[in-house]
Amino acid sequence: MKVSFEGISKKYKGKWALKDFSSNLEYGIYGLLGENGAGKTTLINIFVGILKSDQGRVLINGSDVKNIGIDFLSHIGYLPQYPQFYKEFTVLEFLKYMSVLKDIPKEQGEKRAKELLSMVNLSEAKDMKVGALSGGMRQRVGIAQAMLNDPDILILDEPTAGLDPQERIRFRNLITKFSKNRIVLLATHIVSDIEHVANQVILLKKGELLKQGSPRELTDEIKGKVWSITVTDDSLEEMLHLKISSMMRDDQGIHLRVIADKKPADHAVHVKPNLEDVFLYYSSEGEKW
Ligand SMILES: Nc1ncnc2c1ncn2[C@@H]1O[C@H](COP(=O)(O)OP(=O)(O)OP(=O)(O)O)[C@@H](O)[C@H]1O
Repeated sequence: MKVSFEGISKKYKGKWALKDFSSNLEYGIYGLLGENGAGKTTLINIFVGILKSDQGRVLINGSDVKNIGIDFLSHIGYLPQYPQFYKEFTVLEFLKYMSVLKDIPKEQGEKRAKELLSMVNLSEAKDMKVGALSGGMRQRVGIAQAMLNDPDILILDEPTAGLDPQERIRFRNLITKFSKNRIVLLATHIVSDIEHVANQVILLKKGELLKQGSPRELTDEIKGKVWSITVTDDSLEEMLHLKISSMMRDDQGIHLRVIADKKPADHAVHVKPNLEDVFLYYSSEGEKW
């Protein structure tokens, strides 16, 4: 399975939401990372056919999705950023209903719905009305419905919104298992959602592809640019002009994690970059993000 985005562009009222975006996706988890307004949802909406691009095309195994037609939908699972639910349905009824819409045979749909409810830790809520669920529970119903048809390509727009830390971990494990021989495209601005699971990270900035690579490749690119500095309360003020990715106080002083091309202070020492540093490094380059 191969998905190719070829020169996708989209403008809203004269402003680029996506500009000449090209990328290839093969098997694995792809983290689509960008700050608010970077164009993640626009790209996904073009991919799933909700939105038309002004230019460019999306190919699956070399065929333009426009020519694949309805069959395309049987290959994809999709969780929108703001999923809408039928609130009067119970959780199980909703999933069964979605199975019918996805043309899944009745018995198979029910079996799969129950399996997925167990995977997203909602078996006990199966008879609850969707309208009575918490935000995080509803999000998990959305994740389950996206996986009902066992899609080759799973597209998730901000899937962890509202999930508590335990459910985030469960979710990451779920998609890692699911991603074998499939493509998972996961849009987020939360770095920790993808740092340990994404095979590839696609960094989007103001509608343009900034970088694509494995988390290791991206962190290697900023090796030597992340520093640790320990300061006192009195000297903190003079460090605040720096790009600080974290700050922690203990009885030794205040430990700053700083992103800088050059050594920011005499006593600064290198630390190993992580993906959040990468995100901040590019966002910190003023004009670049
Ligand atoms: N219907 C619309 N009309 C006008 N501008 C739009 C519309 N939809 C999106 N935009 C603009 O396009 C750009 C990209 O938006 P998009 O929603 O794709 O970003 P995003 O990366 O998904 O952001 P977020 O993380 O906040 O969801 C933004 O500048 C946004 O304001």
